[in-house]
Amino acid sequence: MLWLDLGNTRLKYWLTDDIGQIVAHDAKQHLQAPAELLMGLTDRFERYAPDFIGISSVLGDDLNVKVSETLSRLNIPFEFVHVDAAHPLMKSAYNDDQLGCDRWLQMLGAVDKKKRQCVIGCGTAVTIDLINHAEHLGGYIFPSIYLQRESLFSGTKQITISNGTFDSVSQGTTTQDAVHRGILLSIVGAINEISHRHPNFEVIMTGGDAAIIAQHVNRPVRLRDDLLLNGLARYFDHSKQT
Ligand SMILES: Nc1ncnc2c1ncn2[C@@H]1O[C@H](COP(=O)(O)OP(=O)(O)O)[C@@H](O)[C@H]1O
Ligand SMILES: CC(C)(COP(=O)(O)O)[C@@H](O)C(=O)NCCC(=O)O
Ligand SMILES: [K+]
Repeated sequence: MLWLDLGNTRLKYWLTDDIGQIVAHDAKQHLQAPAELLMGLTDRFERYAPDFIGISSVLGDDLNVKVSETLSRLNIPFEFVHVDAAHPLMKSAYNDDQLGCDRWLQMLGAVDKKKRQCVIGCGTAVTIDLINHAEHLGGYIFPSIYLQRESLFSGTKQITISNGTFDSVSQGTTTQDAVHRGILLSIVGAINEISHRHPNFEVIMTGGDAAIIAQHVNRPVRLRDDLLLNGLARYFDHSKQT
C-alpha cells in the first residue's frame, strides 16, 4: 500500500508491505506544486508496485485534481479520504464539510474508546483536537512557527529577521530571540493551557514540528509521527470490512 499525506507545506508518503510494516517513507516540501513533485516520484512508486494508494489532502480541489491526473498515469487504484462525522470509529461534533482531512485522520489514528485524548498536529498550522471516549468535541487552529514569523515580518517595519531557531521559551534580549521565543511561547502556552484545562486527557503530538514544540510543553506528551498513516490504514481497513 502507498499512503500519501498532502499537507500545506510538505508531501509525506509511506509505503507499507502486506502486513502493514513501513518499507519506505519520506517528507518533501512541495512548494505548492504537489502534482509536479509526485511526477518525480512516479518511477519510484512504480518500482514499489503498491496495489492501492490512500490519500489525505488538505490542498483543495484544484490541486487534488492535478494530483489525481498524475496518479492516474500509474494505473494503480487510488482514493482520497473524505471526512465522515458519523464514522463508527469516532463520532464528531465538528462540521464534516469543513474539518480538515488530516485532523480527522490523525484523530482516527489515535482514537480509543477508553480514553480522553488531546491530539495536536504541528504542521503549517497547529491544530488541537479534543476527543472524549471516541467522541470528537471540536478543536482549535492557529498559525505555526513559520507562518507566525512571516506575519511579523510582513506586518511590521522593524522586524526583518528571516532565520533563527525555535529552541527556547526564555525571554529574549535581541529582536531575533524575542521573536523566536515569543512565537514558540505562544504555541507552547496554548498547548499548556488546553492540557491544564483538560488534566485527564492524554496529549498526543504529531507533525513536522512536534518534536521541537513537545520539549517545552509542561505535561507528559506522546510523540507519534505515524498518526496520520495509522488513520489512513484504519480508514481503508474499516471500509473494506463493511
Ligand atoms: N518556511 C519554512 N522553512 C523551513 N521549514 C519549514 C517552513 N515551513 C514549514 N517548514 C517545516 O515543514 C514542516 C511542516 O510540517 P508538516 O507536518 O509536514 O506540515 P504540513 O502537514 O502542514 O505540510 C515542519 O517540519 C516545518 O519545520
Ligand atoms: C487546519 C489545516 C490547515 C492544517 O493543515 P496542515 O497544517 O496539516 O497543512 C487543515 O486541517 C485544514 O485545511 N483544515 C480545514 C479547516 C478546518 O479544519 O476547520
Ligand atoms: K499535517
